[in-house]
Formats: sequence, structure tokens, C-alpha cells
Amino acid sequence: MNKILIVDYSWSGHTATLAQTISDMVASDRYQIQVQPSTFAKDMYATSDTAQQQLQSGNLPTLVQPLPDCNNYDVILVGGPVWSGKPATPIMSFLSTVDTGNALLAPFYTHAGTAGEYEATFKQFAGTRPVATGLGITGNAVDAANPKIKSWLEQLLKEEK
Ligand SMILES: Cc1cc2nc3c(=O)[nH]c(=O)nc-3n(C[C@H](O)[C@H](O)[C@H](O)COP(=O)(O)O)c2cc1C
Repeated sequence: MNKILIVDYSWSGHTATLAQTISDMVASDRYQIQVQPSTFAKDMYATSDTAQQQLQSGNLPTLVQPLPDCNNYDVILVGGPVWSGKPATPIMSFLSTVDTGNALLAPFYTHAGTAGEYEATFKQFAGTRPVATGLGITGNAVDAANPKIKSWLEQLLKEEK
């Protein structure tokens, strides 16, 4: 049986809703990424500016709570919002700092219509680690996406067996 960990970061709640939906569908543990509350503003444009600065300087945000022991898991579902066509910087922090062992990484993400280079950038940060085909959902359509989520999970876990 696959041991599954769900890791998610959400700035405004959509990805957290998707992560909760997934966790209701499969037996799994969940780790919610948090950064210092002062890291990002409540305003989208200011948050975008901060994220761009982090990318340019390479100073990705620090994750504030103890990290999970990922070596216990076969599959790690990693969820975040699309920011400027890429994973939100806390997702990059997670991929850069956490040893995920031999687990298959499976990205899921929410966006407002333009996912851009999310999965390609996710793979860059994953380096040599295995990465499955991801699941992208429009943020305001998460509630109506159950069939799509289910079929992604079924395919993912079938391949992993
Ligand atoms: C800084 C920032 C940049 C964003 N860039 C994009 C983008 O490039 N493409 C897109 O479709 N949506 C973009 N969005 C919208 C979010 O991806 C979308 O609302 C997502 O569902 C938010 O997830 P969350 O509620 O988990 O934070 C951006 C939002 C923010 C705050």
C-alpha cells in the first residue's frame, strides 16, 4: 500500500481547499507549509513583488514549523498556487530544503487561468527526484472539480503500485 503525504501551501485558501478535498479522498498525512506571517502582504501585487525579489536574490522564504520526515512516504503530493506562471516561492523552499527520499513527487496547483511553466519549474526544483504528471485546477472551480481530482489520483496511485 502506498503511504501518502500531502504537503500544501496556500496564500488565499484555494489550494488549501483542494488539499483538503484530496485528503478526504485518500488515506494520507498532511503537512501545511507556513512562512512567517510578515513575509507576504495581503495585497496580491505586493506579494508578487516580494516573490520576484525572493527569486532574484535567491532568498526563498524560510518554512517556520518543523519539517516532516518524508522518508516514511512513497508518494508526496505537493500543492501550491501559481505565482507568475511558477510555483509560489514557499513551494520552491520546500523542494529546495526538504529531503523527500525516494518518494514520487506529485504536483497539484490552483491558478486563475494561466498555469504557465508551473510543472516545468516544479521539475527543475525537484532535480533528479521523480515527478508525476500534475493536477492543475482553476482556484474558484475547486468545489466542482471532484471527478478530475479523483481520476488524477486513481491514475497516479495505479502507476505507483
Ligand atoms: C503573487 C500572485 C501571483 C499570481 N500569478 C498567477 C499566474 O501567473 N497565473 C494565474 O493563473 N494565477 C495567478 N495568481 C492567482 C492564483 O494562482 C490563484 O488565485 C490561486 O488559486 C491562489 O491559490 P491560494 O488561494 O491557494 O493562494 C497569482 C496570485 C498571486 C497572489
